[in-house]
Amino acid sequence: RHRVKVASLCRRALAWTLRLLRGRVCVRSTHAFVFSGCTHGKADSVLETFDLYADTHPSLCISPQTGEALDEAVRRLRPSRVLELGMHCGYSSVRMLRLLPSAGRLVTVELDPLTAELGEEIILVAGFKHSQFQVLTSSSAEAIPSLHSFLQLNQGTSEGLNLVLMDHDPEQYLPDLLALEKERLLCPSGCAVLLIYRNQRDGDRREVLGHIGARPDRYSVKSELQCLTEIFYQRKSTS
Ligand SMILES: C[S@@+](CC[C@H](N)C(=O)[O-])C[C@H]1O[C@@H](n2cnc3c(N)ncnc32)[C@H](O)[C@@H]1O
Repeated sequence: RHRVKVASLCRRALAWTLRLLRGRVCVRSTHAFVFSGCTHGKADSVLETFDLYADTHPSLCISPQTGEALDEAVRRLRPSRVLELGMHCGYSSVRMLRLLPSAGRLVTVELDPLTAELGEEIILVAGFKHSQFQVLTSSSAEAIPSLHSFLQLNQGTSEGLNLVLMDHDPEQYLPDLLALEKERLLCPSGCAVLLIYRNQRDGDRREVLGHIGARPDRYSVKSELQCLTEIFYQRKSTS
């Protein structure tokens, strides 16, 4: 048992050293590695290849552990309309798409045009079709007011987003949550908002939790893991 533990520690130290030596996150290199290393059409193979890449290179994708917590939420919620803010190379998009019900649809937003283009290609490589997802190349602040048309939602109806994943810029989480609420994009009968926190300032998380705490009629905190906070939104009256 001792030998297994030491071997695992050595592997982690090696991966950490390689990541340090290789420097900054490179979208082109992530895309090339996944595109050429995965089995096309197989979402799980795409995810495994991303994980393999992240073992030895700097990566912005969520970790496999956070991915499992995300899987659990998607399985539990079975959302039909999902919004992702911060697509990057498509890892978390593929993770969610593979678990959506057949009528489920994902809109994912990415600020950087090259990243959006390469990430979209990876989602297609994983076997998903444009009828299942849409990539919007813009900032979250610009994308949110346009979402009604992309999600084919009618203002004032009981429809809306069932799941929102925010993994873009923690300083934007609160303004974007307020904008989603103002635009009445969150499903009034219930919407989970998942917030990814890496090692950023704790102030961003406190700011969101402060807002949630002041609105117990609409929001509750479902769980707070190290990297993932799950908030639940529900609007009792339609006023
Ligand atoms: C941490 S990465 C997302 C990782 C992704 N969720 C995954 O696990 O594969 C953050 C991404 O958000 C994008 N981004 C940053 N600020 C943004 C904003 N205001 N609106 C939209 N995208 C943004 C960045 O370009 C980057 O690709």
